[in-house]
Amino acid sequence: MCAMTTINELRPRTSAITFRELVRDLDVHQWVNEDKATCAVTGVTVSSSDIDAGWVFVAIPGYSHHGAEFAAGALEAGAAGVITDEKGARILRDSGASVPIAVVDDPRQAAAFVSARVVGNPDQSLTTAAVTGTNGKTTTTYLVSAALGAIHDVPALCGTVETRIGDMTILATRTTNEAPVLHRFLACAQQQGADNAVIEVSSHALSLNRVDGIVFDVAIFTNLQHDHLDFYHDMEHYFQAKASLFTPEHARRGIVCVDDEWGQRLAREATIPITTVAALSSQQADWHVSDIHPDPQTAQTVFSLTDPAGHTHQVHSPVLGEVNVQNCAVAIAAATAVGADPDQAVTALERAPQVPGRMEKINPDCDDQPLVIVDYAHTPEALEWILKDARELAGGRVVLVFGTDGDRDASKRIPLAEVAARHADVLWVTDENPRTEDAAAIRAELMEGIRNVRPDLTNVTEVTTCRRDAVRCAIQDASANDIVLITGKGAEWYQEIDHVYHRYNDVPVAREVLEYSEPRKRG
Ligand SMILES: CC(=O)N[C@H]1[C@@H](OP(=O)(O)OP(=O)(O)OC[C@H]2O[C@@H](n3ccc(=O)[nH]c3=O)[C@H](O)[C@@H]2O)O[C@H](CO)[C@@H](O)[C@@H]1O[C@H](C)C(=O)N[C@@H](C)C(=O)N[C@H](CCC(=O)O)C(=O)O
Ligand SMILES: Nc1ncnc2c1ncn2[C@@H]1O[C@H](COP(=O)(O)OP(=O)(O)OP(=O)(O)O)[C@@H](O)[C@H]1O
Repeated sequence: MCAMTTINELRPRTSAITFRELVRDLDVHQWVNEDKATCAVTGVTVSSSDIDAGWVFVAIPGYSHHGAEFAAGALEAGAAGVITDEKGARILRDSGASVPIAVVDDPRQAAAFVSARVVGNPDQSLTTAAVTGTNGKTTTTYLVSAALGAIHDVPALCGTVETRIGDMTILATRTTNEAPVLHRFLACAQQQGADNAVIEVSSHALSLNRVDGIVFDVAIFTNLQHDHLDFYHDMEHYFQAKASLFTPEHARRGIVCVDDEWGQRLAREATIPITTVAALSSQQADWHVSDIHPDPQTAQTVFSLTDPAGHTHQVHSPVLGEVNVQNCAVAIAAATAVGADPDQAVTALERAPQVPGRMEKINPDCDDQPLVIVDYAHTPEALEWILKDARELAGGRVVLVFGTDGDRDASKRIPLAEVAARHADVLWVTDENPRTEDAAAIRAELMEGIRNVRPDLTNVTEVTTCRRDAVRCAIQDASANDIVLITGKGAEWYQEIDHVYHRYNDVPVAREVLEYSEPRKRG
């Protein structure tokens, strides 16, 4: 298992079932080659490039292609049968396929249910949690996993950064994988002895049936903000996608943060039992947070959390920053909802390992260097939150290394730069993933935003060489009581330039610069 590079490569042990048994509960309204439906099946996929002999290929009508166009490749690789819709069946019939073909109305949905069945519905023997929301999904996934340590020994999780089963980790490429891949992950988790699985669930996953066939023990909602409107067109459709997780088909109970109006609405409209959490607002809720403050001694955010029984717990957040109070509070409530004692959930959460690239302190115990933090903030709102948090903790200046992505929402560039100029003392402007855009032109837009707030560009440097240089200059220029924030890339392991993924990660770069920097006095 250790040599695996993607989650697609996970292969749980399965017992063969017949194709007919596999599709037993589907509404199959037409068959092709039904006499072959007794063939043995050991897996399911929706992708011709991720298939083993003996698996069933589900040919999905996609946004750009029909999966049936790729069936020839799947059959060549040994596909035992195909599930598709009428259009797919026509394409396959024309190609003279001789395997059994079951025709259904909605192959995406069918894919999820047969994927669960072929691996024996592993979700039923694990404690499962799903985390959704615009911001905080990844962080909360790690925090729920940690809080479940109060009742479980072996965790599994799956999200934007990585897939983990016990000590095994695989870098992720997506937030929520296709249904067959997710069910294989759950089966491997079960077979490797995991007690629970926490899964990050994107709105796309909900809309495209990727988590169908799993009834999560608990579903968690963090917040809803403007995002993904290219896919949903308006906030109402985006909200409805998220809300679909909070129905009996997908979850037994929900934990909903009611800090924003969408959470309040979700708590009212959900069709499963809901426990509410108010973290950064004074909304009425079952769990509520008070007295949030930074502890400069430990560079931690500390807060009080009152549970539904009225007991108040002191929590030292393992992830710095006010927004993470929201993430911690819902995580503790979620662990409690599936059986943990609240005190033990708090203790377990406080021991959470560092969440990769989320307010990650590179040198937490260092007195003679600036504290260096890597964070994934890449929106103006997220950047403003973390700059304010840094301000509360910094004995000296707040130093920021930042850039912004190419080929992505360019309308945020000026506001992002304005926030940076307003809330940081020293700015180092660099590149993120320019992709196919001209990196200098992206920086020029950021400089324009900075100039709107700081026309004289005091303490602003545009680094025209590379991101590594920006990180080096920022750390070497800072005093021991400054805080250096490096934002935008978080745990990303690459820098994408003109279709080429160059291996790059802010964390080891910052660590190396610190290692070779002279100790310095507090300024
Ligand atoms: C917009 C969107 O989500 N698209 C998804 C959609 O693609 P599609 O309908 O266009 O598929 P298609 O390319 O037309 O192909 C149709 C079928 O042929 C199959 N195929 C295709 C090519 C081939 O060689 N062989 C083959 O079998 C495909 O696997 C697919 O089943 O259905 C495919 C199969 O179900 C998904 O893989 C694909 O996700 C793509 C990869 C994607 O990048 N999605 C992003 C937007 C996404 O889901 N992101 C969220 C995170 C969002 C966030 O930031 O929060 C995520 O969960 O990762
Ligand atoms: N609860 C929250 N509310 C607002 N912002 C948050 C919250 N939690 C984290 N953030 C900010 O958003 C950034 C991304 O956090 P995280 O990766 O946990 O969220 P996500 O929902 O997984 O994001 P993405 O979908 O972009 O991967 C963090 O680095 C932080 O700056």
